[in-house]
Amino acid sequence: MAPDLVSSTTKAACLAKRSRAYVTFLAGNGDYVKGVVGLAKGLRKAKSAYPLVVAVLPDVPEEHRQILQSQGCIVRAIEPVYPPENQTQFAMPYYVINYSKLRIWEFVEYSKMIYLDGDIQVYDNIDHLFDLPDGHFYAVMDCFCEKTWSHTPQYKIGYCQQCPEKVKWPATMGPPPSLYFNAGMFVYEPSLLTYHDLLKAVKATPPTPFAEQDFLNMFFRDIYKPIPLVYNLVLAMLWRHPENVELEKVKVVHYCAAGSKPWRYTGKEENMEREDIKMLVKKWWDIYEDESLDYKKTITDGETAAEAMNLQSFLGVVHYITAPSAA
Ligand SMILES: O=c1ccn([C@@H]2O[C@H](COP(=O)(O)OP(=O)(O)O)[C@@H](O)[C@H]2O)c(=O)[nH]1
Ligand SMILES: OC[C@H]1O[C@H](O[C@@H]2[C@@H](O)[C@H](O)[C@@H](O)[C@H](O)[C@@H]2O)[C@H](O)[C@@H](O)[C@H]1O
Ligand SMILES: [Mn+2]
Repeated sequence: MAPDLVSSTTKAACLAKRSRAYVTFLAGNGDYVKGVVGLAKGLRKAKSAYPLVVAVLPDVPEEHRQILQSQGCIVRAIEPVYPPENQTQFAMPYYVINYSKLRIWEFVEYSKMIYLDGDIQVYDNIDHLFDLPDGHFYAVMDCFCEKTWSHTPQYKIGYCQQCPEKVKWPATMGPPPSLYFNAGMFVYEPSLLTYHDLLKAVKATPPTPFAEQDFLNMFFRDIYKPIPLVYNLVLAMLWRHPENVELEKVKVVHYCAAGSKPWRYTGKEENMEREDIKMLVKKWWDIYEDESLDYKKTITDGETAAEAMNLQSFLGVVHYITAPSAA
């Protein structure tokens, strides 16, 4: 019987350390995997203390999963979640797959997680968000001014929660809409109870243009707490509400505006020729191409290769361990 190389205190420490993680979502065999690799390297550059879990749908090829594991990600397979059949027109046809994000509530080996879209980059350490009080859903408020919102009453009257005094919500239209968050980034607590309530509710909720984002806003409306936009700069804010943005203080950038995905950037779409957009796209590429940010499993001081292998396999994350130098 091989000696138990990992002491119970190490195991306890690992279990305790594993209670928090970042999580993102990957679907398809296309180029979003580049977004997730960029995110993994960005979190490393920001010296985050927690791992990045990637929830992958069945259509993510093995090769992409290997790439993510070689970048230190914890790859978790999930099954799709489909909304009820409906004739709804999603703001983007592919939004239908985004309901699968709901599977991350099942990751109860973690007590607190920060969800980040694959088209997000973290430029400063945001680990302190894990210390926000439990029992709430934290996310950044969205903006209603882009054409993607033209189906809504607020767009039609020019109302936006980012500047509620500019065009006031008319009392004749009832109470103003509840505060609405962008679902590209949020702080939440995985829970099987919440997970089952979410899946039950999604089956009974007709889909709407912003798919799971609308659904999550409805589901968490009573416990939603806005956090500052430095934690999720929706790029449209730069031209819709520049007065609300201090770009030098922004910690997290969300490349969600049409044409802004850095790995597909051509500069041709509206607003994409802006100097700040070009700077942010370059900033993303500088991290993506920085080989010093690639994941390297090194043997920590005093740890033997066997211990490291055993510890890694215990953590359920097998990395390619560089052999200790002969010297
Ligand atoms: O083909 C796709 C489309 C979306 N996504 C994932 O779903 C998230 C939400 O989609 P997207 O960011 O494109 O929506 P947006 O924020 O631009 O509205 C992405 O960030 C990815 O994590 C994916 O993996 N593959
Ligand atoms: O499936 C619905 C998506 O809805 C959101 O994207 C939208 C939203 O932010 C709009 O306000 C913007 O106008 C638009 O550009 C942007 O794509 C989330 O970022 C994404 O994660 C996902 O939930
Ligand atoms: Mn996004």
